[in-house]
Amino acid sequence: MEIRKPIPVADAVMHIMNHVKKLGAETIVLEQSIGRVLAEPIVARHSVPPFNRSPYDGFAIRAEDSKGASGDNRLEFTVIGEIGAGYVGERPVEKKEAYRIMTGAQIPTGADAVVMFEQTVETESGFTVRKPFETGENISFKGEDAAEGDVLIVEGTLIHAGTIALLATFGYAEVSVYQQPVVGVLSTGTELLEVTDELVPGKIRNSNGPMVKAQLTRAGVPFKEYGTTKDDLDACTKLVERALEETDALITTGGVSVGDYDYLPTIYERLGATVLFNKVAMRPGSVTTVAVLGDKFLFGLSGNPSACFTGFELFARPALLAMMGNRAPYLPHLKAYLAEDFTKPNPFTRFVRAVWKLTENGLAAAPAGFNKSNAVSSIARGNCLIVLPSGTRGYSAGDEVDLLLIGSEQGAKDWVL
Ligand SMILES: Nc1nc2c(c(=O)[nH]1)N[C@H]1C(S)=C(S)[C@@H](COP(=O)(O)OP(=O)(O)OC[C@H]3O[C@@H](n4cnc5c(N)ncnc54)[C@H](O)[C@@H]3O)O[C@H]1N2
Ligand code: MOO
Ligand SMILES: [Mg+2]
Repeated sequence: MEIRKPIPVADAVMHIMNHVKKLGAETIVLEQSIGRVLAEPIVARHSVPPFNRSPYDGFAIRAEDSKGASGDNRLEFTVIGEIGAGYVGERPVEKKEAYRIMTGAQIPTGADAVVMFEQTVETESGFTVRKPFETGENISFKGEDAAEGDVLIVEGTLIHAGTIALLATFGYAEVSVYQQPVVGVLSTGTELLEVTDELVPGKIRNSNGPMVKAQLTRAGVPFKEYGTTKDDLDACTKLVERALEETDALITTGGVSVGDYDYLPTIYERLGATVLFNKVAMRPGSVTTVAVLGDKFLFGLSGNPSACFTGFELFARPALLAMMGNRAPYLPHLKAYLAEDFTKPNPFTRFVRAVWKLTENGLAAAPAGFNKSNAVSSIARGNCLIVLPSGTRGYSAGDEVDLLLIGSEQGAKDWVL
């Protein structure tokens, strides 16, 4: 039997990332751009705000007219009209005059300060103030948010709800984004039943397929469904061949270890694919195998649910995001303290499904229960991975550990572990 040589997790990640080819750009309508990656920077096409405007409901005045105002010396202004948001003043504000003005409305010519309603007492022809106002007081200035020509968001950034607001602000009805890879998902295993099937002896329901598809969806990557296949070498080879013709990457689950029915290694050989690695010094997911055929990726994720989940997040996700041009394809990395002892030795780097929580002592992380490679409950409970480096043991509550966040829309530019 072949003895596989485990490589460090960081090396495995780098082997994959070195093979990534960024896809081309395409132009799509703004409404469909959520979750895509900008193939152009967002440049301020005009100033924001585009004009000086009022941040309050109140009165637009000339600051100099309020000079000397006090509780004992209230100064009066005459209101010459009203400006609601969307309107402009008809004429300049002259001495001791004011426009009634609403939040968001353009400051009329001549005026250079805004008095909030709450700071006034109404009179028959206007209002009085009891304090002087400075030039520029309560004015939201043209360009204070963004100046025309500024590069506000760089190319390679994920478009999220806030990005959509910025694009809309500048009239980007269409936006240039990177194309998305099409990713096939195939679950292998003679033991696999459909979600709708009743359990029968020896069989289990396919949970990896639905999980991986959900992980892809969460990462903003479309998938093509190849269902499940029995552990049959010829049938499985044909399916993988077809899937590779139709996709940019194929994610398989199961069949990558050294068992009699673990056929993926043979299939890679038959296809003439180059195996980048077939053993990683990590747990779970040590058997994760990644191969390439031309520009196409074959992610051979483990059949064990926790290993499959982890393999996707660590290896498939950054590769697919980088194909989509995302400059921050890695899971965000934080430091936290362990909420409980973790005494097991870690011969390989261990990724513990865990739950993070902010406490008065800072960010805490606790293992999310039954944490073996074949665990499914802890992936449901967890919202992060605690990373315990290989060669360590005997962690105590309070020890500082590395944490990788799961499900975060924002990513990290570098792999830091
Ligand atoms: N002699 C050795 N045996 C094993 C080794 C080893 O190094 N030497 N590695 C172990 C490790 S670690 C893992 S992880 C597993 C990996 O196995 P495979 O990736 O080949 O996956 P399978 O054998 O197909 O299945 C493993 C396990 O997962 C269940 N499974 C498979 N697919 C699904 C699915 N879609 N949904 C839910 N559960 C699934 C399957 O029933 C098995 O229980 O190998 C160890 N063995
Ligand atoms: O590859 Mo297995 O998940 O290490 O436990
Ligand atoms: Mg196996």
